[in-house]
Amino acid sequence: MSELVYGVHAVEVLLKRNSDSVQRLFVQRNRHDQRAHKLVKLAQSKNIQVIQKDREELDDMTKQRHQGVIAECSKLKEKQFHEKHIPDILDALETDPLILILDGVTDPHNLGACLRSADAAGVHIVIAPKDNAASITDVVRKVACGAAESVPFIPVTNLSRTMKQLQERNIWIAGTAGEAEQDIYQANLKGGLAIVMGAEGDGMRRLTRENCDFLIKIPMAGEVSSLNVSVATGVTLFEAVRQRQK
Ligand SMILES: C[S@@+](CC[C@H](N)C(=O)[O-])C[C@H]1O[C@@H](n2cnc3c(N)ncnc32)[C@H](O)[C@@H]1O
Repeated sequence: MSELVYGVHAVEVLLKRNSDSVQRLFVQRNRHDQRAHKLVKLAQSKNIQVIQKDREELDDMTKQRHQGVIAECSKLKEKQFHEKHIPDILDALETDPLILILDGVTDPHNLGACLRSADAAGVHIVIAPKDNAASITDVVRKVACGAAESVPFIPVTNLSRTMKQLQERNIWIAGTAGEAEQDIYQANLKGGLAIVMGAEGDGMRRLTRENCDFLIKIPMAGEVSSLNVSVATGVTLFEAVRQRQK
């Protein structure tokens, strides 16, 4: 069964990093801007069929904002990863692992935004529970702007077990919670690290929280008690990146 990836940026990343999965590229007829032209050239260089369609025909293919480009693909990269691949991915790394764990993020826009930030921060794996959490959909791909294809996203059946397996590999697990005592600027976020983000409503589940090695918070100066999970993900990841560069 084929799937659609749409939007200029998401399609460009797909063509660059995962072109084997692209079967056809649909572009809006009479779209003469540079970026669309670049995508057509890129697709043609990889022998991917390019089909011109009217705007209305593209609108019929997806209700999402496609920006005049839709790629039809099979077998996207995130589908190739399974939890049994986690050790192989970690073994292949030449730097300390940086992992993002999303404990029950359910909103596809939040998942897409977390993946986008994870890609930008150089996260090696994003892990999420298989059940009661958002998975990769067309909306997630669009919001992630290509990161759904670039960062391995691995749903796991038993998150506690996976966390223990990471700890056995000397990866520290930092849970995030607004009421943590230590803030992200005081905490040591260097070395092998997995950062856990909680669900939109309830935060981390009790067992997940208990399995963390330590908890960290982003200091909040105003009246609001918490940040959106994708914003908190970006802030925390980039503090870890900053510390690792020192
Ligand atoms: C909207 S918040 C959940 C709020 C929830 N009522 C709670 O008590 O955790 C979703 C997630 O974003 C992260 N988050 C939001 N604000 C944060 C903060 N100030 N410090 C650390 N993490 C935060 C945490 O991972 C949290 O579980």
